[in-house]
Amino acid sequence: FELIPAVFTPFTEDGSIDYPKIEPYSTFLKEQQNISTVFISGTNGESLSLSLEERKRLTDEWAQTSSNVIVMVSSESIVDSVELSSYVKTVSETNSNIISVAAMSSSFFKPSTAQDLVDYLKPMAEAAAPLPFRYYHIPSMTGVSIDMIEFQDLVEDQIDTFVGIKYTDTDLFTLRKLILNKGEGVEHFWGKDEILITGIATGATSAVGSTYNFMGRTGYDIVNAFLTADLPSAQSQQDKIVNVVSSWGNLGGIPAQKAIMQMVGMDLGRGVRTPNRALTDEEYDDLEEKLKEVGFFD
Ligand SMILES: CC(=O)N[C@H](C=O)[C@@H](O)[C@H](O)[C@H](O)CO
Ligand SMILES: CC(=O)C(=O)O
Repeated sequence: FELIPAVFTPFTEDGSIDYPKIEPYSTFLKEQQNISTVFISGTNGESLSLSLEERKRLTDEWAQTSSNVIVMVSSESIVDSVELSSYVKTVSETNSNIISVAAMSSSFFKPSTAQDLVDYLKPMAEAAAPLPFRYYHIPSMTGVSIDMIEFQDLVEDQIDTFVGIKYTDTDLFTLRKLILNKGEGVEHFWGKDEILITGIATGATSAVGSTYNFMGRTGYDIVNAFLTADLPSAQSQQDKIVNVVSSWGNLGGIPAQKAIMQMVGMDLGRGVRTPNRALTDEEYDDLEEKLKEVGFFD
């Protein structure tokens, strides 16, 4: 069971991407967080607030510094999404660190049926082929909650490179049915860090999430305790993530977690792209105080 951080995008004071931070960030994940695969350009990477050129350059930078890279390729324009997909495929031809791509649904204009969603994803998967393709289901952000069971049936038939769903939802009954109905080679990645245990129990094979950027070891403590049938320990390790996620309240997950990265010694800057907003000094100090209270730094 692998834990995969969805990496943040570091910005400089002037709001441009701080590319030189990626190498130390990648080293930090490997050495301090026990990580070997990264998911780039996703929700926490603020992908939909980045330009196509920036996402291409991020692909280059991560592929140069990390050994297993999954690139999220979708944006609101299918033209840009396909261009990024084919760019990632081209990079992968000379750099084997790129292992797969993933795509979300569009979220302004939305597909209304499972078949519409497959049709929407197909050009990206084709442009990235033979790279494996994964659907990134995150209805809380996209507002698209198409029936995943029907979708999986259709996509398995129609996209040859389909390898699974990154499932950021709490409906475990559906997840279990997806796992029972899946074809060969298809896997489900779990996306709710604060209830990682339930994802493992239900049959996900990996988890992708934001908190593994700074709680990778805690994540593996949960996995190992659960897999060795030590439920009390799995639960108490899980509570560490519960407490940390609770501590940021409504500050916004991305700015709060960038602040946490700074607190744990991996300074990515506090900047985020508008309409996200960076924490003020006061908010930063309050958050640090709350994290101290729940023993995050112990
Ligand atoms: C909505 C969202 O961003 N979900 C992430 C993964 O998909 C999670 O990793 C969360 O950031 C994490 O579970 C904290 O709530
Ligand atoms: C958590 C996650 O998967 C993302 O930020 O895209």
